[in-house]
Amino acid sequence: MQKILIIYASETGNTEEMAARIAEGVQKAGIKPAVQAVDQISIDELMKYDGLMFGSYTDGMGDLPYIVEDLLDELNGHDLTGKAAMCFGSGDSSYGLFAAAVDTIQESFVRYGAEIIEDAFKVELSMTEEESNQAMHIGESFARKLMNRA
Ligand SMILES: Cc1cc2nc3c(=O)[nH]c(=O)nc-3n(C[C@H](O)[C@H](O)[C@H](O)COP(=O)(O)O)c2cc1C
Repeated sequence: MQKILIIYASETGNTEEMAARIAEGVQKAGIKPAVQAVDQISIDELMKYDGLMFGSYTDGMGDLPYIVEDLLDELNGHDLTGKAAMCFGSGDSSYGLFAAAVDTIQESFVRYGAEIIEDAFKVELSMTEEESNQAMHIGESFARKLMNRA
């Protein structure tokens, strides 16, 4: 059975909600995902999963939250070849670089060897009802693609 980890960094809950909805979709496909805040996960633990779904809000001026930056620095040097990934997050377009952290995380995952099997998913602040349904579909689709790969 393929193992999926949904990791998220969320200050005010928007990205956490996305993670929860994506998790529902994964579960619908028949896989029970692990859902963890970024500060609750070690690299050794993360490396045990086949599918990584990484969510983050964007901080500063299009920046990664420090806690995500630390995790990605720690991941540097680990080979993610063979792992499937997708990235998501909430942002606020009034800041200019809308949800740029999502792109930065995805670039890092690609650099470390992971395969992006689902497009990045960004929302403005909290999900609309439509986006909430989309999040669930993304979780389900990711899990099905991962199972078909095995
Ligand atoms: C100090 C600060 C800087 C921010 N910078 C950006 C930014 O550059 N780009 C962006 O899209 N959102 C930016 N945001 C907005 C957050 O990413 C947004 O509020 C998001 O919904 C928070 O997600 P969360 O509820 O998961 O913490 C910033 C927020 C704060 C407080």
